[in-house]
Amino acid sequence: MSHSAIRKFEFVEQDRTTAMIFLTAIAICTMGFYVFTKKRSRGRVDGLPPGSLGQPFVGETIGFLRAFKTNKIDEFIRHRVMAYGPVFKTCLFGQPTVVFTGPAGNRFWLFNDGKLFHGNAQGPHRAIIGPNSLLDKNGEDHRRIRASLMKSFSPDSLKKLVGRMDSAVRRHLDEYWDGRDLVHAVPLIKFQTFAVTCDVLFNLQNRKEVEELCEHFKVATEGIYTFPLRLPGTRLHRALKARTHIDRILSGMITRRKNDFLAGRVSGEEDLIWSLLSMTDKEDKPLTDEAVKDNIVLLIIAGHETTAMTLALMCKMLSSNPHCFEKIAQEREEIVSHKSAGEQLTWEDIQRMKYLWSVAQETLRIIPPISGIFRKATTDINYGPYTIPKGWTLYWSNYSTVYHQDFFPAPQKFDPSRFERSGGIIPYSFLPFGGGPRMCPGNDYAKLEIVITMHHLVKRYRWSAQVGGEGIVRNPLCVPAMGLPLRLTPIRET
Ligand code: HEM
Repeated sequence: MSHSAIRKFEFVEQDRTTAMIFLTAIAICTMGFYVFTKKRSRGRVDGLPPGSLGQPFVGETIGFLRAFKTNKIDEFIRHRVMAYGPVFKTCLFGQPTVVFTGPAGNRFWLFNDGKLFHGNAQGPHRAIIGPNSLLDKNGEDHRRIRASLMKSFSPDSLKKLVGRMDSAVRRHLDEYWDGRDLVHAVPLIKFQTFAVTCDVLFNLQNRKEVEELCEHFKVATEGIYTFPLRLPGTRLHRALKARTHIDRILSGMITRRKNDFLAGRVSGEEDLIWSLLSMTDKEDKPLTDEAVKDNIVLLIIAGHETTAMTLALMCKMLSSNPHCFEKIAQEREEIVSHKSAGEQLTWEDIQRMKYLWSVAQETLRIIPPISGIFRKATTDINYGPYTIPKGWTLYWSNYSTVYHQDFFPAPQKFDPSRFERSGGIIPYSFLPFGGGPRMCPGNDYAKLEIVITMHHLVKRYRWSAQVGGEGIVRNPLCVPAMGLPLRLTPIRET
């Protein structure tokens, strides 16, 4: 899947009634699919990848969810890879599923996405993000919207954003971090990536509007990660209400932009809202306002939490690896030694932040924000000696490869230097942003935000984690279980 596929797992925090309904639904679905699978696989059993479809009623869903919630997906996959090999079958959420791991599986996935299998948007995320977003499109429709969006993420566009992002990050730190001894890094960084995205990508700076929007997005996002029950009082119900508030605010923004344009007040190439408003569909008609809103919602949801979690986990890693902190500080000194006090960062400065980016990459390896992606086979698929039947679910697992000794020696060790050695990374073994036609379009933007934020954090503070060995939970992205309380010591520059 996209960011969304993992989101359906988050039923566990629902109340007991919801959980019971969910389990019953899984049981019915699984029974149906079990019968279907048995029927389909009769006479072709040998052609299926090895593996177990698990229990008749639940498949292997419970074990998968347990592993997911406790951030042990790696173990869940590794045990099966050891037993069956890098490509194996299982049954998840009532669907017979084939799991792909390892560089060869990754390569196959990237080259065949959109050809042999495609995105399979469904469930709460479809209701909340909306049916018109990039996530819900396949083939030509997907390609068109994506090509337009990519203009805003091209190197030329990103170069223009550096100064603006630099200022937005500094403002946020001045306002929310400076003067405090103790911070909970997770909520602060989440709000930062939200506000910076609104400012830099959508030109939205009105603080009241941003805070209101952030609150509605929080509720909406919680609904994506839950069981698809729309009854009053459920998370999904609250999330859909939040989405109507989001729509009201976005409609206001869109109307203002159109009026500005008619009055000749903007060039028409200002930000992502403009890219979306000037996009056309395959009949050459402009996107509807509904489609513009769905895509803005997708970009904000897909972009801000993934980046925030990477930053928060980097803070955690740096507090337990002070030598890495020191190396970043040295690299920073070198970069700022050519600049006057307070001067904005430039695109060239970003390219010099090599060690800082290695630390970010190692963090993305140790804890990939997106642990796996679901798709649906659109045809019978031949993979080596196996045939995967049309209609089966495919799951690409990111974790098992990045924790495999053969591809990443001493995989449990936090060692950014592995990204500095030339030839240190085996092709197709490290894909935190996915690949192929659905590769994350925001990857370079995320890099920009990560290195700029960390550059300023390292300049201003030293920090130490207040909870020794704070665990990581998936919620559904990986997050320090207690919000990462950090003790800050400001750095006085001489
Ligand atoms: C550390 C940060 C991030 C990580 C690790 C990440 C990871 C990913 C991955 C693995 C995918 C592929 C999903 C698939 O194949 O279905 C993806 C898709 C996507 N990401 Fe990101 N992402 C990050 C940041 C961002 C940012 C900053 C934005 C936008 C501002 C963004 C927007 C999107 C969108 C729109 C898609 C869907 C693309 C499509 O379906 O064509 N992401 N991301």
